[in-house]
Parts: sequence; structure tokens; C-alpha cells
Amino acid sequence: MIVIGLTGSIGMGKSTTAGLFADEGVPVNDADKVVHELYRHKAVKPISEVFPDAVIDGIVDRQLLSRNLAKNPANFKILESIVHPLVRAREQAFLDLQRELETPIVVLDIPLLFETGGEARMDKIVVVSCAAEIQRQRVLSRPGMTPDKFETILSRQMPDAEKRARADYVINTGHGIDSARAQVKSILDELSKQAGPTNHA
Ligand SMILES: CC(C)(COP(=O)(O)OP(=O)(O)OC[C@H]1O[C@@H](n2cnc3c(N)ncnc32)[C@H](O)[C@@H]1O)[C@@H](O)C(=O)NCCC(=O)NCCS
Ligand SMILES: Nc1ncnc2c1ncn2[C@@H]1O[C@H](COP(=O)(O)OP(=O)(O)OP(=O)(O)O)[C@@H](O)[C@H]1O
Repeated sequence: MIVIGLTGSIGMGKSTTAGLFADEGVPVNDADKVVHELYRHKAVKPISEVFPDAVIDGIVDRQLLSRNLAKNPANFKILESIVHPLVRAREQAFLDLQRELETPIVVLDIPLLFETGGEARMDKIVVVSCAAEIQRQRVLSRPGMTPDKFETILSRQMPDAEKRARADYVINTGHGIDSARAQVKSILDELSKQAGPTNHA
């Protein structure tokens, strides 16, 4: 099984591009989605012990958590020490299942792939990227996003140029969906040849 790590800085188009891989029949494990799910179940108790104000009606409220983190960026470390091991366990369960199913190619969508030392677990790394100005416009147009929050998150991420330099493939998401889809297909065509006779489609 070929494990593709899909990453990129905030707003560069990870989720959208993950959807394009899924359209081609490739199973995707989305770390952000896993986090959001954990905030409704398994992570609630450990987070409520450290950030009691961020839990409402038995669910971790991401807006409240974000506000806390904006005021105290040092809390990111504490939060990550709770969340990342749980995310990793879900990733392992996903990989175990796909191996059992003999899936030829899978995608792990991991925002902090490089920052958390995930490189070694991947066979190939795909980085999504676009011009910084487009990235900024995309992120600031989201509800609840502020320039401060954007800067805080960016400062916790490896710079885009460094990510691109470490990638096996870079997908430019600045030229629209059709262009990104063509780039995804071309990567899968190349990797399918390496994965053997079972085609991904
Ligand atoms: C900070 C939180 C509350 C913001 O929630 P929100 O709904 O606004 O955003 P969402 O979860 O969709 O994340 C959006 C993007 O922010 C970036 N981001 C998220 N967490 C982090 C982090 N710890 N460090 C750097 N960037 C991050 C990523 O690019 C991510 O794709 C949330 O992202 C969170 O709980 N993060 C901690 C867990 C984590 O490290 N997740 C990253 C993937 S494992
Ligand atoms: N190839 C593309 N062409 C045009 N717009 C795109 C493309 N890829 C992504 N976008 C747009 O960019 C925005 C951000 O995309 P997306 O949510 O996929 O990014 P992300 O990297 O997952 O973000 P985050 O890091 O916050 O989770 C969305 O509005 C999306 O529609």
C-alpha cells in the first residue's frame, strides 16, 4: 500500500484536494475531521480537565478554544499533547483497516505533517500551495477568522516554501479546481504504476 501524506499551510486547499483524491476512489483520513470528532467524544474529558471553559454541553467548543489560544498561544502545546496522540491512534486504525482491505493507495490529510515529524511514516508527500495573497484572502474570508488568529496559526506552521522543498509533489491550487483535479490524476497515474496491477479507480 502506498501512503500519501497530504499537507499544506492553512487555507492552501488540503480539504478540497483531499476531496479530489476521494473522487478518484482513494480512501482519505482527514486529521482535522478526526480532531473535530474527538472534540465531541474521546477528547472531551481530558480537555475539560485543562480548559474547563472551552467545554459546553459536553462538547469542546472550537471557537472558545480558539479564543483561549489567541490569548495564550503557549496553551497550543498543552492542547496538542492531548490531541495528537489520539489523532495518531485513529490514523493507525485507518491504515490497519485499509491494509486489510488491500487498498493500493491511501491519503492521510495532515495539516501538521512536517511539524509533528510525520514525514517518515509516508511513502510520498504531496504539498498543496498557492500564492500567499490568495491564501490570505481565502482564510480571512472565513467566518470567525481574524488577522490575529491567522497570524498565530501561521506562526505555528512551517513556512510554505520549506514544505514545498520537502515535497515529492506540489499541487498548485491557485488555478482553480479543474487544474487541481488534473494534477491529482497525474500523481495517481504515476503512483498506480508503482502500486502494481490493482488500479485505484
Ligand atoms: C485551533 C482550533 C481550535 C481551531 O479550530 P477551527 O475550527 O477554527 O479550525 P480547524 O480545526 O478547521 O483548523 C484549521 C486549520 O488550522 C491549522 N491548525 C489547527 N491546529 C493547529 C495547530 N495546533 N498548529 C498549527 N496550525 C493548526 C491547520 O492548518 C488546520 O487545517 C483547532 O484547529 C484545534 O483544536 N487545533 C489543535 C489540534 C491540532 O493540532 N490540529 C491539527 C491537526 S492534528
Ligand atoms: N484548486 C482550487 N481552486 C479554487 N479554489 C480552491 C482550490 N482549492 C481550495 N480552494 C478554496 O480555498 C479555500 C480553502 O480550501 P480548503 O478548506 O480546502 O483549505 P485547507 O488547506 O483544508 O484549509 P485549513 O488549513 O484551514 O483546513 C476554500 O474556499 C476552497 O474552496
